[in-house]
Amino acid sequence: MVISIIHSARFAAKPLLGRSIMSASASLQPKFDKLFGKVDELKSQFIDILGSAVEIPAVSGDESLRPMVVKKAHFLVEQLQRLGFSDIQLKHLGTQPPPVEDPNLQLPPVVLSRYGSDPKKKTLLVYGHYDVQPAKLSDGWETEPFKLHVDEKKQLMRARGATDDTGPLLAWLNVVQAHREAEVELPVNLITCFEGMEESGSLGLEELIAEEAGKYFKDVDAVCISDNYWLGTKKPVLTYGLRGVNYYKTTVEGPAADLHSGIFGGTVAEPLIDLVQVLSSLVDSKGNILIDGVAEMVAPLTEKEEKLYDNIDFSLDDLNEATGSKTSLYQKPKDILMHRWRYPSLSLHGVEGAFSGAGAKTVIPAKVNGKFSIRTVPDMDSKKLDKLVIDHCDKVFKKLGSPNKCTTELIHDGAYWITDPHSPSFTAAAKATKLVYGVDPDFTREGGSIPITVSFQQCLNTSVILLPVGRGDDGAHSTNEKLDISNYMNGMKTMAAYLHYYAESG
Ligand SMILES: NCC(=O)N[C@@H](Cc1c[nH]cn1)C(=O)O
Ligand SMILES: [Zn+2]
Ligand SMILES: [Zn+2]
Repeated sequence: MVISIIHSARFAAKPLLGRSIMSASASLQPKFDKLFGKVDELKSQFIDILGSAVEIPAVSGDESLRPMVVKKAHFLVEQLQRLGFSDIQLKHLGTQPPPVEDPNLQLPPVVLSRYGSDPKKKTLLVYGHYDVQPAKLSDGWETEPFKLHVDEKKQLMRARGATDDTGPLLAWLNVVQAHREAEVELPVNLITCFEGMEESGSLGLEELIAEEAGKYFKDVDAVCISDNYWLGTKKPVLTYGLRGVNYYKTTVEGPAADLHSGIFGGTVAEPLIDLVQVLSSLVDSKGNILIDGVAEMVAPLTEKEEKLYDNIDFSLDDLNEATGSKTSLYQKPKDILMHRWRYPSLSLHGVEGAFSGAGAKTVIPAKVNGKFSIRTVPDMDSKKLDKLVIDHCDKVFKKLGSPNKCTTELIHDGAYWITDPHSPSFTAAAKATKLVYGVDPDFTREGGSIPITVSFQQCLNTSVILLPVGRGDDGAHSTNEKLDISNYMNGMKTMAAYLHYYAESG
């Protein structure tokens, strides 16, 4: 079912506030003066709107919170209506495919909308995701994760979703608000595509993009995604590559119910003991993936590619600062970056069904699910990787000679992506970054994944750029996720300038 809402309310004009930007091209400078002044003027409103958004615990990976994900989609619809977007549609994607607890679980809707449809203007699609990773105060957060905490001293905003990706998503809407209130015409037609399943594999979105390629997305000239981060804490970057991700679940089950370890310990085959053996056979403590055939799929490093790592502003200290530790497996910045960007990695995420609370419960869990993922890189084939992983787990388990049952399955996957950073969109974003931050951005790849990036590029036959807002130490997916207020504000100014430079480009 598709809900369509059309709204055309306009804001009253407010007094203009300008500041001089000497390096902007002559015709754009007055517009940037007005826009940047307006962004500064609306600062507290922009912080408040982020506060309202992060209060909705839109955790896509938690089935019980699916109504909250849907609530956040409706929150966005209200914001889009408030800002005068048109053709607002909630696209429903149907039932979530297995593995899933509730076979009738509905996927959260994709929020589509337009701002302007002038055939003389270029059309830019901005993508963001409104779902978030799970977060609990007891994980080690200093403040409630679903309540925005503004730290005046550190000038940052802490909450789940602050940087990934609620803050950057709202920044696009704020940019439209700034244009409206500064009475500066938006130089491009804007289309929004906001999804609620990014943190869970973007299920259903690829099909929607393919379906809408010749319809809602017909006129899209370029796609811009603000869902990644600077490498460090000081220098802005533009990103032209991502790793992919294949996420797996290995289930070991045996006894019909959890057992008392005093009564049954030593007499039954314990699922968790088997699972630990299987998981520990996947990767060693140096990060080497131990699955036969994986290393052979990785594209060899060329001299040309190696040179790209030479001038990136990144140090071991940046990594240590971001992790709050000295646990790096590599000392040279180049090795760190290569293992983040161009080599695969395998991470163990957790065990569902195992005892993990406080105290000393003496249980033998009856059924446990080990969760792990592999970040994929050129030229790894996702399906071939699945077979290697599943065969490996089956082989290791068989060797244990256990009477338990072990199955490994893919939960979701998303492709890696790499593009040429010389499109007009990258040039416009580089100019905008230089204007706002006064430095040329570094061109980077990213170790994380945004599964839908490749689908946009292929289905819409357009260039895609990643224009990050937050910093490398924002703690995305971690405890105490934050977004520096300066990044939020300068991020909006960069987005605004990017729209104007992109509109002017050939
Ligand atoms: N900001 C992008 C991001 O965090 N992407 C996720 C995507 C994902 C895939 N499976 C679970 N999450 C990432 O982990 O890279
Ligand atoms: Zn994200
Ligand atoms: Zn994320």
